[in-house]
Amino acid sequence: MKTTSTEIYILSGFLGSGKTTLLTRLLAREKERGRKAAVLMNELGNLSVDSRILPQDTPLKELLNGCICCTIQAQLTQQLTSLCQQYAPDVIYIEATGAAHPVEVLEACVTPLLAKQLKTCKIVTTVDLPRWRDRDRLSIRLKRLLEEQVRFSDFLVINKASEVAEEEKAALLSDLAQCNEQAERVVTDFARFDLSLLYDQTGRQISFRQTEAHQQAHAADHLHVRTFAYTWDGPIDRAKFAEWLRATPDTLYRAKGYMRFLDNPRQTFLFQYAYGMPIFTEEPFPYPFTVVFIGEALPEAEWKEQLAKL
Ligand SMILES: Nc1nc2c(ncn2[C@@H]2O[C@H](COP(=O)(O)OP(=O)(O)OP(=O)(O)O)[C@@H](O)[C@H]2O)c(=O)[nH]1
Repeated sequence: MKTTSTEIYILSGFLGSGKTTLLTRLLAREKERGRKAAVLMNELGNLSVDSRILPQDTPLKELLNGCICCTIQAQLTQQLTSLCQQYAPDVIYIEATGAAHPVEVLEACVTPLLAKQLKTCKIVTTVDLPRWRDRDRLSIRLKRLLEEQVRFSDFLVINKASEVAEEEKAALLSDLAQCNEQAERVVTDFARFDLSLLYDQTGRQISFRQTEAHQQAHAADHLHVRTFAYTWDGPIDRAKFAEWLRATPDTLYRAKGYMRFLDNPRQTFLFQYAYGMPIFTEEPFPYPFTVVFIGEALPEAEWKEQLAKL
């Protein structure tokens, strides 16, 4: 195993808050700096959309179909160790699912197997500012998770800032500062900020707040976030889908996947949906038309029937 040190950055933040957007920028910067970066991704559901968005040459390990929690912490540690052994990276970015507690991820990094070679381990949290404003609409458990993702962060990327009215912003920012006075904070859109700020700060030593971390690790236990995937055989009606999406409840937190529409049947689209905002981007690869839905108490059977009729 490599003897020089590796930095770890845990990208935490609620579903759809901008972790992958930030990660893409960070990887581009690492390339410029000539550092070797590796990525460990954990997605809810068995379809990894985010990993396809990353540069092809990035050493990558994925943990699909589960949230980082007690049951897969051991796998995460194993994947981290194996990334270090195989690639000896200067830096590892861990993108946790938006339903993960950052401390649980941190715990998985605090392993004797890696202790000697880890230089720093920092939690970077992306905050979806409109979602933060409206967090009372979430279930109690998810609201608490959102607050703990902020509270346990070393660096807060306050994202989607333009989506919030200027007059509301000051109060929200002060709210965030109160929730975590120590973290560095940047206010931005699409994670466009001076990335050197992230590395300039002294990172958390690996044992930092470990005891506290341990006590908090189960705070997000028994979240009811569930996921299901739906695959269409072919193109569907765009307007009907938009209408269907508009009628979905607030408890659909996130959806992503690939789709085609009858009005342009040869073009595959990457579909992203976070907090009421659908985004479609043209996708050059004809991936299967599968979309993953993530939320609480989603009526899976009923929705599958409706989706089949679009
Ligand atoms: N309007 C707006 N959209 C954004 C911003 N940042 C990211 N997005 C969009 O929000 C969606 C979710 O962004 P991602 O970066 O995939 O979020 P994520 O946190 O990785 O999502 P999960 O991994 O599913 O939890 C994408 O469609 C992004 O393009 C922003 O600052 N403003």
